[in-house]
Amino acid sequence: MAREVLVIDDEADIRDLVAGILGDEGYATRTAGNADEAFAAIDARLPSLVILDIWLQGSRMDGLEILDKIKRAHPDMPVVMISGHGTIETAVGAIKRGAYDFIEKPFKADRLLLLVQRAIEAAQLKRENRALKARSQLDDEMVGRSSAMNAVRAMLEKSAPMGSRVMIMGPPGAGKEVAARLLHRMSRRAEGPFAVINAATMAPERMEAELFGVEAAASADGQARVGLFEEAHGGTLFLDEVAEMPLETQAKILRVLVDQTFERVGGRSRVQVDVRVVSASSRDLLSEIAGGRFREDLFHRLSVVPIRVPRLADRREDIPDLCAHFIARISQSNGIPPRAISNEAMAVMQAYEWPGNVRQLRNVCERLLILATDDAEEAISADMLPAEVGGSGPATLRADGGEVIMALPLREAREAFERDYLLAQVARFGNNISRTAAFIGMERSALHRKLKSLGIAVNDRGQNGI
Ligand SMILES: Nc1ncnc2c1ncn2[C@@H]1O[C@H](COP(=O)(O)OP(=O)(O)OP(=O)(O)O)[C@@H](O)[C@H]1O
Repeated sequence: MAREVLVIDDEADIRDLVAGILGDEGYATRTAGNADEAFAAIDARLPSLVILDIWLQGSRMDGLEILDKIKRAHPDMPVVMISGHGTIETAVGAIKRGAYDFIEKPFKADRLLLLVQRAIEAAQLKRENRALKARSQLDDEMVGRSSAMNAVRAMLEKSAPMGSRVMIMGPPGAGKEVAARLLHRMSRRAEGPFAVINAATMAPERMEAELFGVEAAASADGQARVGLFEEAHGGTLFLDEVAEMPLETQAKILRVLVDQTFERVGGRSRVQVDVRVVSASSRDLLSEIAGGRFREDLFHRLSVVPIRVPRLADRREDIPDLCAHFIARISQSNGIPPRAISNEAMAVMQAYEWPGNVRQLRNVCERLLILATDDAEEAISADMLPAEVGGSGPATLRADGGEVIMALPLREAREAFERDYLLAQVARFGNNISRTAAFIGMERSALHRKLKSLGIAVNDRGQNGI
């Protein structure tokens, strides 16, 4: 979150002094002189931290009462108390009631800055910890050096610093969220939060509360809830499977994008935020628009920069790197020894279609590593692969495909075999004829002739020496 501090003190001198010290260090600040001003400021937008005086003259609530109310509505908000003479005991009591720490008047600027920095860091760590737990399945690295993935990376690099809205399209499990996280990390908002909402897994009736938050008065348990738009202030909000959003929610999101403000559920005042919205969809949004299920105006707002993450079957050259990456991660986090994958097993994996894309590959790696009980020194062989992967090769290459071959005369059987074999090899090397030729032991030009004679058309990616 952008580091913003709310200073609540009845003395204007102290407010200005604290705000000045923090402002010099690059913090944004707002000030309030009493309880009403304080809550109005918190309602307008949640700050990163509150500095709160214990004695507040002329306020309908004192510092401790304000602390209690803040902590009830926003348990994670760090609050630093300011105590004067004779209020140290009260300040210690405030810590028991949830304050982060206190600072005694008169205070030194250094101590104030240190406390503020630590309190914000601690709150951020808490948030990150929770987010980490929630997504232990995800990792942030975007692996893959195929030309298709290099093109995706180049687009992300180019658009990251611009702050423009990006729409990431691609089939399920292809790595759209990984791409969105990389975009955030490369952007100027990298220090800010990355909030995610997945419209496919969320009940439509909960969507608005989740996105915009709920005022205490409108929530079932009387507690205000901060929405993701507010949580993502100063950072990025990732709208995953955006096509699944109900049309009413789409209309509300459009309004936020137009005026950068919104209303919480049950609220009347508008909350102002600075959020970069990145969205993703595995559906074809143009046909969703044609079918009246997705707003065209929202599409144009969200898709300023469209980026397509290709399916794994279109970048099979990435499979060895991805496997090595997953095996290293999975063995590390489960405390099991890593294993190599034999050439033969890798060839089968590279010939497979991977309908579940990278997510499915990751699951297969996990299964291979956890279920393989044999000698860890031994490479994973093709017969250890799950049936759906191992049994999917070209029919003529499978043991059970033998019957088809056996019904053919030798010349046709050989052709059928050659076609299947070469199709699988060419796909495996990402349509790179030079690398395919080197692997199968043929001259490049001879392989070209062979493919032509078998009627296989290949868009050779290796012609430019790639
Ligand atoms: N290029 C990659 N490098 C490393 N891991 C990846 C890559 N692409 C995807 N993954 C991993 O595969 C899994 C699925 O990726 P991710 O959630 O980004 O896909 P998605 O396209 O957003 O899926 P969905 O459409 O289902 O939301 C995650 O565990 C992710 O870490």
